[in-house]
Amino acid sequence: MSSKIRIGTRDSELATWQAKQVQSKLKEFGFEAELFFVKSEGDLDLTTPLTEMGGKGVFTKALDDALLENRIDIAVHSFKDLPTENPLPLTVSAVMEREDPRDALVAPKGVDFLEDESSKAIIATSSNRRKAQWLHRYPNHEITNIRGNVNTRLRKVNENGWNGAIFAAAGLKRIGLDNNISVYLDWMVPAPAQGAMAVMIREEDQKMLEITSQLNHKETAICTGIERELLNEMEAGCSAPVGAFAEIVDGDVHLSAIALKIDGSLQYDIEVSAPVHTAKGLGREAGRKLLDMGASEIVADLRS
Ligand SMILES: NCc1[nH]cc(CCC(=O)O)c1CC(=O)O
Repeated sequence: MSSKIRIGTRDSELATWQAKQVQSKLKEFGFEAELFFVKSEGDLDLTTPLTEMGGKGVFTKALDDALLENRIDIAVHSFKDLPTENPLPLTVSAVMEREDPRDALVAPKGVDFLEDESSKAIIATSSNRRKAQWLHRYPNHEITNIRGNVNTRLRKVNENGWNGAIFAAAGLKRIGLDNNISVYLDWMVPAPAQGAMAVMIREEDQKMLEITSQLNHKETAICTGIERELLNEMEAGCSAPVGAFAEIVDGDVHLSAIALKIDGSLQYDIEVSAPVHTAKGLGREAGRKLLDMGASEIVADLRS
């Protein structure tokens, strides 16, 4: 390569960290890259709840456009923010090794309220998946919306007097803010592909395909692929109250998934496994089963 590879990223601290991670991995393989910052609709409008913004692709469109218009060669995304259907001539050429997939609670005033059955705590999140799972476990609590990047949300939870806010542990860890975590929510099923980063390129760009496929982390790609299959099978977008997490243990893929009514009053869950070499389709199968169990009504509810 004569010129530097152009990496496009959103300009939040987390997105920048992630893009730099790709930049330094590329360097290990002998390729120089530079960062280009692209603003997205999701970043500019911080007042509209995400669930009302047309959901799909609010964070990805600006980077998609930059790729399609050949202003950048690579876009780095949090994989969980990418819609499972992509009609554009763009493709994910690598999935980077997954960081901690868990959700975590930041509770500035402490976590004693979690023990008190009758507490009317206020928890901030704008994720339907987090809201539904939280209310299922803590029906007395109230959920309030919170928008903004990780730094903004941390500031808001410290200023607003809420009992807590829910974050992806990965996001906080990456930018060195995980000291704010009060408790890891091991019981909560994460979003499909949470904690993983995706490298996106133009489909026809053979050169970038060759270069970036070296960054692919096979186990992460397999697991997140299965989680996203499930989301796709359920025809649920990233704003759906659906969680899925797959991991490989001793050669087997284990998938846990959950679908809930947004108010937490109803929950369907499933656990399935298969040997890694036959695991393709496991997510689809589990998604289908969840729909058959009754989750189809929840998803249909959301689409109408
Ligand atoms: N929806 C925003 C978003 N997209 C990716 C992350 C964190 C990093 C990750 O999950 O990979 C976050 C923040 C959060 O959920 O708290």
